[in-house]
Amino acid sequence: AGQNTRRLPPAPRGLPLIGNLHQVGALPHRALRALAAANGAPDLLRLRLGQVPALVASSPAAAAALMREHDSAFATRPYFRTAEILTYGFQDLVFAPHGEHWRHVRRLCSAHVLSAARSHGYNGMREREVAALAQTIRGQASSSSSAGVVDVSKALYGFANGVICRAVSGTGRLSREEEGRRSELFRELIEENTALLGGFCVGDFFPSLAWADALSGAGARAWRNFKRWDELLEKVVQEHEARRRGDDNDGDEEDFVDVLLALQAEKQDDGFELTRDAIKSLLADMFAAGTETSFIALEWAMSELVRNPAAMQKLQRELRRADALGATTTTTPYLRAVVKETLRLHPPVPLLLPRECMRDATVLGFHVAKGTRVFVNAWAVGRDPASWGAPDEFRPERFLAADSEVDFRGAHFQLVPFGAGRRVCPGMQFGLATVELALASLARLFDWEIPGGAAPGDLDMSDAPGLATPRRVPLRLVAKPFGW
Ligand code: HEM
Repeated sequence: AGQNTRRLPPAPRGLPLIGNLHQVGALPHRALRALAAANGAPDLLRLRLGQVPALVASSPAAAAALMREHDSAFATRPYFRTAEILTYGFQDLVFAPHGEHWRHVRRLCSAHVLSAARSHGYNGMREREVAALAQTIRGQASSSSSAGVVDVSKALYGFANGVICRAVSGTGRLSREEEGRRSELFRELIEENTALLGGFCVGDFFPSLAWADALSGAGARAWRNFKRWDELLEKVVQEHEARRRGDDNDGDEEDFVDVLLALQAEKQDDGFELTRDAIKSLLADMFAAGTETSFIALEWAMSELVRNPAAMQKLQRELRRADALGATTTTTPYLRAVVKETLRLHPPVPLLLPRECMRDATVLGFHVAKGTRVFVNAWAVGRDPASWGAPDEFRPERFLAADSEVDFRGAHFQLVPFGAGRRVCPGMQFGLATVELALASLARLFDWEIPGGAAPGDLDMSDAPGLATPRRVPLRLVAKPFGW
């Protein structure tokens, strides 16, 4: 068949020049689901974002087609200008002849680092951070200036950031004070990264107008932030090198930097050299990918539990009973179900990370051209009415039913908060362990209420705009220590 007879996915009519950009809105996951429904495109919707052809998958079938059947054709990421600067230019290599090779190595490295993380467990570190979180909450709950109201969002962000800082760069030999300063700096840099990556960059949608970003200052801002990252990461790597040389690292948990330096010391049989920039780029990745996501999952889990007191009480009973029996396990069936249900309703990265079509493909009978930017609407998929009963309701019990084996490890495409296939999140286990441990402590150690005696159903549940979607308004709750 010729070019003209190929069947293309349905597409809404766009405007000259900008195409459908104006229809994506501040909350793209919501706008895109509505747009798909309005255009008779339950599976695949075609868009034009400025000069960039795009495709949106909104159903489990479409998610499976892209991330299982055609995974290898959709395994690359599009080029973003700010991302290139923030990743030490390594994004650029994707387009160079050895791009495929570098991507492979990058995946191997993240897999290596994170599987080391799994075997080392990091549970001691996590438990210390959770204890600090509980301490923060107790302090705020008993402070008269806050009238017992705790800024839960802030406390959870600090916790998630602390866990990643410890896992990436270890506790080292820094004083508690220095450590606090460093965490604060990391936090500032991550926030700036998120703003830059989530922000609108003209050149990302109008490649021929990339010069406009130089005028708007986005490029310069990214460079400034990159330099600060580089300084900090360089210092962290140097500290680790000194420690490796000095042989005085007994008793320290191995962190991501140690794993990468060990990997660098091994001769790679494929001749690839893990350069210093590559190490720093991988570390920056871990920070960017690991902090926000775990924080957002925790924030929504607490929100849903407070909004659904029966679920909270069930969880508390289960955890407190296990605690009273002296159980040492860190997770329980209902806790796991609560986390799954939270990620179904509130995938922290609702459109996953964009992919790019590497070669022409026929997906669900539709032609998709090479170069198309692809979004999987995990948020719409998780609320698909054909797959889920009462799709908008928080019902962790649905995962406890004997016939429900649905899981998010990449085999059930109605639940894809971590993506699937070659690009699945390598930090899934790490993130889940962090979220479960913190949630278990918060539910076990405290009883929670909405300030001012508001009804649970009145809790504002709107999400903030951006690539990742935390709550729009911070979660502020009254915390009462249990059993005190
Ligand atoms: C609840 C927590 C988390 C969620 C919901 C989450 C979600 C995601 C998603 C949706 C993607 C894109 C997948 C795709 O395009 O198909 C991703 C990629 C990634 N995540 Fe996570 N993530 C979480 C925690 C973490 C943690 C803790 C780390 C590291 C410490 C991490 C490291 C990464 C990396 C390195 C990638 C890029 C993989 C690639 O491009 O090949 N994530 N994550």
